[in-house]
Amino acid sequence: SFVDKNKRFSKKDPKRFSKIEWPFIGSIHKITKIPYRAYNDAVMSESGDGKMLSLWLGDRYTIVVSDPVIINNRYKHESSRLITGNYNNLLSSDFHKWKPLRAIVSSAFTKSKIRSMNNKMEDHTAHLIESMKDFQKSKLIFYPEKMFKKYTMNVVLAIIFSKSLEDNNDGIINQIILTFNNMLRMSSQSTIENYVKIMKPLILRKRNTILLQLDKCMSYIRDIYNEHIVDFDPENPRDLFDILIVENPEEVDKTIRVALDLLLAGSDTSASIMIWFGLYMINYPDVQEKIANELKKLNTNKINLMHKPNTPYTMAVLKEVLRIRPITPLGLSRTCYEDTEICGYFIPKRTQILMNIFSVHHNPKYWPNPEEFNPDRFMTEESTTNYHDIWIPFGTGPRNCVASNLAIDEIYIAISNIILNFKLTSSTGSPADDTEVYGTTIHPKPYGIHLEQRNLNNN
Ligand code: HEM
Repeated sequence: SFVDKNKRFSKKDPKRFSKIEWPFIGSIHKITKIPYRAYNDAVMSESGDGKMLSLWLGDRYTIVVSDPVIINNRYKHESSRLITGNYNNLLSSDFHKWKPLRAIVSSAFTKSKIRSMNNKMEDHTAHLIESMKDFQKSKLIFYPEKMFKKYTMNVVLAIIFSKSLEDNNDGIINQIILTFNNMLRMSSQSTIENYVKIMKPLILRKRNTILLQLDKCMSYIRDIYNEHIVDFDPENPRDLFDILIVENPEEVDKTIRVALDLLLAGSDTSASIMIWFGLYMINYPDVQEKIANELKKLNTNKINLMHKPNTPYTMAVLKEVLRIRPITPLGLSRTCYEDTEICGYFIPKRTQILMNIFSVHHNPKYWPNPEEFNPDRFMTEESTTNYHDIWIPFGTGPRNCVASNLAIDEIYIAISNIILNFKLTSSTGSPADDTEVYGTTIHPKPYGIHLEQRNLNNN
């Protein structure tokens, strides 16, 4: 025991908490009533590196990580460096740049501030329902992708800088969508050039095209920035851009890149969940009718976010869609900035860490019959308290999705109004294929919906 506990695992073992580990007890005798302070003192001492400590708690070899840099960094590759102007953004910046930015953006996404943005969401939902009603008159097959993407893009544009796709006179928004698609393709986890060094020149080949497209998007957002500072009132921010300008007045480039981050991360993701929702509605008509009945009881012809607490089944269905098809199944890759050991596994520095959200959501230990679409699993009393660690569609920890509340709200308000107004059935008469197509996010194969307007007179 003495020999085992005092040998080194590698040259890069973390600093030891004690000079000598005793047989059987290790360093337990040195642990005070406030162990975290003892660890902190040791790691911050002159011989410590401020990051990690090792010790034996009895027979358990233990690593204490004290530096969030180790776990909160994103994995970097050449494509993301090019796209983000040397990681000068929120999505991929390093801890020290990321932390203050994240604080600003998180404060902008707090529930109270989002509440003031609810009107924008409700307006765009009303617009979506009207467009679907117009479309329904044509009796054509409804392919949801285009309208749902337009809706989520409009919500994000409104919330970030009070714009909408209707302002799209010069096609710049289409340019942004095209650039985003190219950026996502270029930085995807399955792009070989990002991982095989000798393939790096292939990135340089695509570099000029993408930088040119990116330049156009940046200059569009810079124009909006310039418009914003002319008539902006720091006491009454109109949108997220105003909040960023107040908090970050010196850093124009960074503000513009954060706006780009939010556009990139915020439109396709929510739209994909709405598309999956539509698919499960046509495949599970009983579930759809149960939602419709719950919504009818509200006695309204327009659902808003105040209705959310009274529609637990609708929320359970949304959670089940996010469980069974988490649209970013491997999250956004993180990286380990130091050699480390977690759960007994040695993890070398610079390892890319992929969080397999899909696998967590399909683990039969936590989710009986995980392949079965069953919203009732979120209707039990324990489901409201027990699912924090195992239901992680928005990632986990401090670097999780900054806009999860906003995303849930915008999806809820759209899907509940859709089911209140329409009965959705499969355009082919058979269930739609629910196997997923993987990019950075997962989508279903295109499927058609037959839209039938529901009778709201009995409301
Ligand atoms: C259903 C919709 C959405 C899902 C499932 C989703 C999921 C995720 C996931 C899994 C991550 C990585 C988290 C991690 O590393 O632990 C992430 C990060 C992020 N998401 Fe979302 N997201 C959604 C909607 C949105 C929206 C609407 C926005 C903005 C308007 C947004 C902005 C971001 C940003 C900026 C990050 C990076 C956060 C950081 O690095 O600090 N997301 N999202």
